[in-house]
Amino acid sequence: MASDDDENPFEAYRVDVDRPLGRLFREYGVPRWPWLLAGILSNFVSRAALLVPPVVLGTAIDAVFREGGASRYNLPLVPAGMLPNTQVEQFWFSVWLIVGAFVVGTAARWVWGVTMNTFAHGVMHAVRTDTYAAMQDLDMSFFDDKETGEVMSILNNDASNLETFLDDALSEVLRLVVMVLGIAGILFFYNAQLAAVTLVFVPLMGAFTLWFMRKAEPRYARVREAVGDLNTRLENGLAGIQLVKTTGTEAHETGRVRGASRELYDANMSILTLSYFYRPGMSFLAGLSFAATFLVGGLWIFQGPPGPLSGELSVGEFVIFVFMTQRFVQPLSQVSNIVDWYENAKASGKRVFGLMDVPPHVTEREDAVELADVDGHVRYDNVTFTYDGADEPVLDGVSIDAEPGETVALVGSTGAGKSTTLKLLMRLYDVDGPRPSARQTQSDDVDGPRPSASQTQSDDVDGPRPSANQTQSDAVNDGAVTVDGHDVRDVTLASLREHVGYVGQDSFLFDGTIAENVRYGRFDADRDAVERAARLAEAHEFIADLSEGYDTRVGERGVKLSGGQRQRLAIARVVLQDPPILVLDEATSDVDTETELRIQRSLDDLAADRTTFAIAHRLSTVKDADRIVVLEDGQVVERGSHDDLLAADGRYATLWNVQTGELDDPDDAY
Ligand SMILES: Nc1ncnc2c1ncn2[C@@H]1O[C@H](COP(=O)(O)OP(=O)(O)OP(=O)(O)O)[C@@H](O)[C@H]1O
Repeated sequence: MASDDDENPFEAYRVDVDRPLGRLFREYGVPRWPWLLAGILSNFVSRAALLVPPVVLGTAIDAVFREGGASRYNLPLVPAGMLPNTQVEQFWFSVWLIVGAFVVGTAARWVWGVTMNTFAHGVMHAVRTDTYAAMQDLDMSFFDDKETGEVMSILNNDASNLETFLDDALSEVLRLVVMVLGIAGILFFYNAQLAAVTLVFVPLMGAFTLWFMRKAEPRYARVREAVGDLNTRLENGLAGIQLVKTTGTEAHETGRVRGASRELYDANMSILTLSYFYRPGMSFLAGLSFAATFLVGGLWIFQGPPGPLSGELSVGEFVIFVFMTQRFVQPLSQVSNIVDWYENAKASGKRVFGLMDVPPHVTEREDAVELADVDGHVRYDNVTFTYDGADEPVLDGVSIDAEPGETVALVGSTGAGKSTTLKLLMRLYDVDGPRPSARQTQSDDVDGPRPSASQTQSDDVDGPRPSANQTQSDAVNDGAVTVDGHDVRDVTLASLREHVGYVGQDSFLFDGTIAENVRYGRFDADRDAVERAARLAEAHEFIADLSEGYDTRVGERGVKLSGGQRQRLAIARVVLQDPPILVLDEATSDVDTETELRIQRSLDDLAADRTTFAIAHRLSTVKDADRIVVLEDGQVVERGSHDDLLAADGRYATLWNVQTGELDDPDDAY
């Protein structure tokens, strides 16, 4: 089954969303109340205007078109003193009333369209924007769970369901209320007994509708889930199209989409199966109401009041009943559509607010300070970190101290935790353990002098640290990453990330021009600055060779460029950012050896006066780092300079010997 609630990280928040449509009105409708009020009033007027002609016609039949009937000219809501007395006057009065009703109705219809559309689209604009902003604040762990298709479906399909509800359903509900109440009032005004016959079916229709809503509600939720799952599947298939093609798994993927689509089909059919009873059932009841009115009213005219009924019914009143019942039947048959829109919107509202309600864990504290004038002293103090849902920590008591301007290389086998370590610096995730108060974090600065770099890392300089345990004894704080003594959880996210430049393994580019991508984040940089950055990143040459140079579009995710070209643009972007701290996560993994050497040269220049963390599998690119930290299974197993680590003949020496070809099999080292 496509919907698996246990795996859906939004589900927990979704079920807690109480009365989503009420919340939609409270939070987004109330601030736009003038539009809503004008919409409701104009809708009311335009619908009420439609009731005027049949009433006038029925009255005219009894009064104007019948000899001696002038005294019967009697209209609801119009004071008797205002009514004309002669039949000619009454005729013209009727004509003007009908024309006036059409003119007013048309004008009100126009106002209603403008105001309700402005209201509905204004609300949806705000909801979409807020949902997107909330989505951006979600923790990385949400995106790790590959919920992008689900999020897209919330932003697109669910938002447009709410729009339909506000635009169409609201108008229909108003129409229903005006018509049912207005018509019921008019019918009772003319003949309460016949009105009772006409309206006796309304409670039946109401009960039938309640039955349908109760049955349909869970099925609508299932449809919304299935739409989300199908979108996720489609999005995944498109994003991975290259893998699909190269592995020849088109049939497999089509099968998976078929499965998700089938679930949507089944979910839709489960509602339609109910609708097959509900819609015709409503039409039938509405038809019965009309037939009963016609039958009882007709008999009344022919042979006097049937059965227990009593009193008089004129032909004009009968005409009013026939016309009115028809006008009344039509909105009633729309109830099924309203219910459809309502249930859909309710399910979508839960999904939209469910997303908005997910509390991000990586948040700014209220008294977060701006990180400014950064020297670039970065410390990891006994950091432990566990990914959401994982049993074991991926980092266990990691301590690293990088002095301003130093280059620290992280090496170790794949999965050792190198990238994770650096993600904690940018707060893509937060370290395990309680968040210390701002005062606590700084306590080492306040209570006593912070151990100097030479104290903390003295053994790094002198020789490789023999064990990770010893490293941990140096830790000042428990589980914190600090920049210039500030716990990263105590500073504003924007100021932190502004001071850290990141080039990752996946050099993402937005669809746009080369210049726009280099400028991303430094939007005010001029063309000269962009070009200078590109030159430094060894990217200028290939850009100049492109047909439109810096104005060449890179395609979605930069597909029109090679991996190495994308990586160089990512480096150029960081050059332009000019941050005091650099994070290079295999920044040159996608380029050939010659380009790598050239980029390495420019990265070395870039890193010269900045604190730099570099992850590289090719150890030759990091052997000149000020210090090299070797991670294995989430723990620091060695640290020191290249020469120290070689001399220590430990893990690093083995990796180095394998890479330089001195050792064929890493297992030989043990
Ligand atoms: N988003 C994630 N959610 C859960 N586990 C993750 C996530 N990212 C990484 N891991 C796990 O954490 C461990 C460390 O991953 P990390 O990417 O930090 O290693 P690495 O040393 O950078 O590896 P590589 O050299 O291959 O890039 C791995 O076991 C990985 O499976």
